Amino acid sequence: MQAKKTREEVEKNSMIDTWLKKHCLIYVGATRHPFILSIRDGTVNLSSFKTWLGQDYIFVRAFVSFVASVLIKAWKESDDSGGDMEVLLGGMAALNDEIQWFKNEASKWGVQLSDIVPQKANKDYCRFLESLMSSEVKYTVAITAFWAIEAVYQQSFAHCLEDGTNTPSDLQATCLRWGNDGFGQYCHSLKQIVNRQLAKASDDEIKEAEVALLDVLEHEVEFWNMSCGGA
Ligand SMILES: Cc1ncc(CNC=O)c(N)n1
Repeated sequence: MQAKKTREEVEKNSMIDTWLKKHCLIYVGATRHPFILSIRDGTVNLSSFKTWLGQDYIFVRAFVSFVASVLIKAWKESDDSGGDMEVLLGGMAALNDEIQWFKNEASKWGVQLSDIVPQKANKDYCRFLESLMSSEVKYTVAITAFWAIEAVYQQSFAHCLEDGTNTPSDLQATCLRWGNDGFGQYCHSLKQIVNRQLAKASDDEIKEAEVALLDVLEHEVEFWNMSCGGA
């Protein structure tokens, strides 16, 4: 017979879900932002969309470096029973496509990527990513942030693809990039890795991971706010 799990083990098993309930307001703020809702109801301002596109291209280039640093931590710190490296490598391969997609999309919308100057919210977010790249930061903390960054986009853009929405047809492809089922599956795999890591983490690491999750959610809200500003 399987040994009964202690209460502590049960809680750690679904740590992410516990945190999302606890921080529900900021999570909803990040995944149901007015910018996303405006795409969903078709009232999106095209200049806001172009601002988002140019700024996100810059962000994604920093994000690739961050993912590389998470991969290094996985190799050094995880026992990799869950195939973490394959999941992360799949994420990097998708980012390779994504960078090309941003270039194509930018030329379609007449956005000159070489002219884009990163705005404050973007610079702050990239600086936060850089802080997580330090070898001092544990794999558990970095992978928690990584999952949250991907999950916010997955949840946001999938919301624009639900039945009965009014998403403009020329923005469907953008929503599908992060809202498709494959990306949802990938986020689910990341979440399982995070929950597994948290289940064996020290109390200090767990606290740091929770703070990293909150930091990501705040940066995501600021990033959407910046796009809405439409500069
Ligand atoms: C600001 C931000 N957050 C999350 C993502 C999604 N990850 C990779 O594309 C993104 N592109 N931009």
